[in-house]
Amino acid sequence: MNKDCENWLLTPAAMGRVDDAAARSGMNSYGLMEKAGQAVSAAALRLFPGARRFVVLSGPGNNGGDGYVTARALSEAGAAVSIFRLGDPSRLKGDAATAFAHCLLDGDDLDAYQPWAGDVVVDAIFGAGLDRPVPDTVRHVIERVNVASIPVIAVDLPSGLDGRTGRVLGAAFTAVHTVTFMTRKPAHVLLPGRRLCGSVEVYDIGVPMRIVAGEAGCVRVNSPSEWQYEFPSEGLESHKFSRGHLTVFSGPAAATGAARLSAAAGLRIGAGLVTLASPTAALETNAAQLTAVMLKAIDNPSDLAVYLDDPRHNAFVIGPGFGIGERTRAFALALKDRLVVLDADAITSFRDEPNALFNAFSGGDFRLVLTPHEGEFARLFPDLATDERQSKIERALAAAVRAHAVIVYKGADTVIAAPDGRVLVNDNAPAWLATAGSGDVLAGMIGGLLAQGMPAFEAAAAGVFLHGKAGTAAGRGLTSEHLITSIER
Ligand SMILES: NC(=O)C1=CN([C@@H]2O[C@H](COP(=O)(O)OP(=O)(O)OC[C@H]3O[C@@H](n4cnc5c(N)ncnc54)[C@H](O)[C@@H]3O)[C@@H](O)[C@H]2O)[C@@H](O)CC1
Ligand SMILES: Nc1ncnc2c1ncn2[C@@H]1O[C@H](COP(=O)(O)OP(=O)(O)O)[C@@H](O)[C@H]1O
Ligand SMILES: [K+]
Repeated sequence: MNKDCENWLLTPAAMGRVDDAAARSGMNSYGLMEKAGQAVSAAALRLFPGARRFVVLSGPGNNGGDGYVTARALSEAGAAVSIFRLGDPSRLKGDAATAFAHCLLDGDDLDAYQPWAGDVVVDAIFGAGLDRPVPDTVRHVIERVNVASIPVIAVDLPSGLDGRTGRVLGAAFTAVHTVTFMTRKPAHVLLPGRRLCGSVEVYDIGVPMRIVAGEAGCVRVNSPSEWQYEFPSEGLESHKFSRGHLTVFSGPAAATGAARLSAAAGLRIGAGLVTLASPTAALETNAAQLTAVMLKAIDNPSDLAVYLDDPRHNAFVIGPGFGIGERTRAFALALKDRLVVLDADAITSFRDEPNALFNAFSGGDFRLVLTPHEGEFARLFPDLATDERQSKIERALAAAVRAHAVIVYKGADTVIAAPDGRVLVNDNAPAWLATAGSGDVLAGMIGGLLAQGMPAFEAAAAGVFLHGKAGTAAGRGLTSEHLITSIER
């Protein structure tokens, strides 16, 4: 994959504009299709050298055109190939018509395809141009291929997948491998799309990078190159105060564990000092289980006001195990001039008056990071959560703008969005992070990075990435305690 565009995510519409601009620039657009088909053929031969037959399913647009090139290339390589078509091939247009004309193999209607053992399907029915639920003929062939457990290689996208949202339109193939062109699309990383794509290969078919860059926008896959230039590094002259002071609020005596997980994670990611601010009634419980993390009694807003008189207390995590209600709202609003990660109960506390929160943190640099999972997102942004037309990327971005905050919209496909339009989609989190307390660890990691002076968007992105990396290092069966000790900066 070309290094420049390794992390870029282009919507199908943007990629369509790239295609048009490439053609207008005088490039031979059929040459691009030829390279695309050759790449798919090479992948098929590499992955399935023992296939008894490659079955190319070709659709009515350019994705189908890629299919005809693939079929010709596979046949020229000596493989057995059958073609099944959706639509009348005499109605193909442009490059797809050229690809069809160059492919001298006979074909049959899609309906006629009956899977045989040893088949490998090359799915070139629909790609970027799918704009409505797949027709019944396609749904039935998907069902037959699934029942027969025939492996599928998808061209650009598994047919049935909406490239912009990652959602299934009616039915979709489940591919073992997907070959896409120039950059990944949102559906390759958003669920359920990511699961349906299998491994994803991005092939450079030769569109000039300046043309792709012109449409690239600010939506990318999360990786260290997106934030490492802001990552805190300790030098010879660092001391603990120069590495920031994170404060995490503990819940009542029966609910202290979540905050301790956040605090320990904040320390592990490098904050110089971490204080657990605890109700007096929970001091003993917390003291019995803390060592490097410090402890401070804070019971009410006036205690907090005194604590905030010290400007070195620069970053805060509030929410894990803290309780829902008026006291939580008062504490959160009192932090409006500091760097804050607002998680769990603190998010839920604002379900009836989200604007009170959003207004408090408006103006100035982004200093609020909200870390909702799906349920919490729906409490703060009910209209966005139920808007089926929008992708998770679009919803996170709209939420960030509305809240004047960096949004970490969690899940297996966590999306990080800033009000200025930057969006990162995370794809390195293992499924075993779905365990009690792992979100508390994430909140503490982001808080620890904020304390060290990392800007909010980069801190959130680095926290999410390193959380996924720690989860992978910890391995299956991780507990949140183990996750913390697996954090590597
Ligand atoms: N730079 C690139 O990205 C390149 C893209 N190419 C290919 O071009 C594809 C995009 O081509 P197109 O824009 O022609 O789109 P597609 O080939 O994905 O499909 C478009 C056709 O399908 C029809 N259609 C859409 N949804 C339907 C539904 N539910 N039921 C029935 N018919 C439906 C449309 O009316 C149109 O005729 C990409 O996915 C890729 O495979 C390649 O040819 C090489 C260059
Ligand atoms: N299936 C999954 N694959 C990868 N990461 C996941 C998965 N499920 C949850 N996670 C991650 O684990 C964390 C869980 O956070 P959260 O739901 O707040 O849990 P808790 O409240 O128990 O701390 C989030 O960072 C989320 O992105
Ligand atoms: K396809």
